[in-house]
Amino acid sequence: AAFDTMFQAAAKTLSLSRGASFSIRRYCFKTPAKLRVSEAVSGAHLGANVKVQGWLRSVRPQKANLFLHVNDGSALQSLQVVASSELNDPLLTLGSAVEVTGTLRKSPHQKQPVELEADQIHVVGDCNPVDFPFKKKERHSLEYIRQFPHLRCRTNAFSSLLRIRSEATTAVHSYFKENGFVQIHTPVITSNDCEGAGELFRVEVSSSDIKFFSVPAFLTVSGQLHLEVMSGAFSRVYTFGPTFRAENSQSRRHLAEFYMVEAEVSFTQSLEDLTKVMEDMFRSATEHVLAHCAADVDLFHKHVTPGHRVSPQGHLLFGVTYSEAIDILNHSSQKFAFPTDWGCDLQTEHEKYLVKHCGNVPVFVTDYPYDLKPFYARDNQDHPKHTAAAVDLLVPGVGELCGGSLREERLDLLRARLEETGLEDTYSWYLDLRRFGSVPHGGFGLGFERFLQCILGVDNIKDVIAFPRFSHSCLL
Ligand SMILES: NC(=O)C[C@H](N)C(=O)O
Repeated sequence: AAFDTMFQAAAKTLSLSRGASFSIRRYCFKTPAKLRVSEAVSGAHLGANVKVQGWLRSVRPQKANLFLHVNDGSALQSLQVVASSELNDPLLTLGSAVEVTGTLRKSPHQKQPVELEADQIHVVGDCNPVDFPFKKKERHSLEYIRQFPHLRCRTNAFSSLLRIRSEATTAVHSYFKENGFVQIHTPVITSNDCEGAGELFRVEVSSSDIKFFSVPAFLTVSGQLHLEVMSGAFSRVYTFGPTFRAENSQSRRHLAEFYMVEAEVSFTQSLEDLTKVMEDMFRSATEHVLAHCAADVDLFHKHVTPGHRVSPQGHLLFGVTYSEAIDILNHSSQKFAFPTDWGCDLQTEHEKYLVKHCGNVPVFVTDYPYDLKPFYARDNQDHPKHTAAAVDLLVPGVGELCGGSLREERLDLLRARLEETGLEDTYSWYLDLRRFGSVPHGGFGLGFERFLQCILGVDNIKDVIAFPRFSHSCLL
């Protein structure tokens, strides 16, 4: 209290004399340092008097002692708390929020070398164990915890997944930063539909008679066209944000709202310039995640039966042209539900077969029929099989992970194609890009959730996103 009075007085004087605001920091002797669980378990604070806050992952009374595990999401590990049974409280149950003060000590247990010897345990928020959907010592399946989108982050498996996802986000940004890309925030609301990229959600004001934008507006299905604008000034750009497709599908691979990583590169010489970026990014992000999240990845794999996990090491990415792919399909003994004639779009069953055929590794399929691709895809001008410089990256277990193309940079060819489809007026601004300093360029989009599915071997896309949105489901 005496110190306090002194500080108050000093602060007052200083702020008056300097005319500046002054904040007082109270120094109290013996105030325990507040630590995150990750710091506490690191071993760097042995002997320190600390305070840790979190949620109980286990409660185990044993003879004269009480053992608790506190987790605050900062790490996979929980901090073991050892207390005398006098500190036990009926409100200390699985899931309750607590604040524990005590001293960090070396623990005799190899598995958790640090434990907190508690002086005080305060229940911040109790948790009724009867209603709480997760039970002691039970390993709940991903399907089970999916029913509780507001609570599943409290489980080991899903909190690991979300930490991995967060690190994978960092990995993607790091890759682009290290390779000289500028990040662009492409708009979420847009008037373009990126021609055939997917079914659109329309944006309207809820009092329906107001036409807010005067033109039809949609949630973005792809930031590609906006990135193309920017690649004409920055050469290498990317965007990484929410993307929306109104696919009426409940499949394991589709979401109505997903995150897409899109990049656009100027001054390309061939499709290989693009596949190189796709491959580099894929490898670098995968390596980064496996290096930084090893413990979380291991834990997560106790909960999924890794089907087709992709490891970045020693993998050759296979490359086949669309025409070669069609040959492979036509020579297979497997019966497909969809046709495999040249000119047909590749369906999931075809993609899966191709990946298997190439030895269960990621496969690039290039040079698709020109007529299958949107107006912006670059014409290979090859005859008689007319193809476009477009590419898909197919991966084990997931199928299409990434799609891209060289863009038609030649004004006359692009204009002719837009005229054919009656889109010349809509895309007059896009034609301008070819009139004012046009350069060969190309880009791609990678589905971030599919990337996570692929590197973690997760079967259902709903298990790699915090709040999945899909047809007939928009919980929370
Ligand atoms: N940026 C891209 O190339 C992605 C492409 N527009 C797609 O939606 O698949």
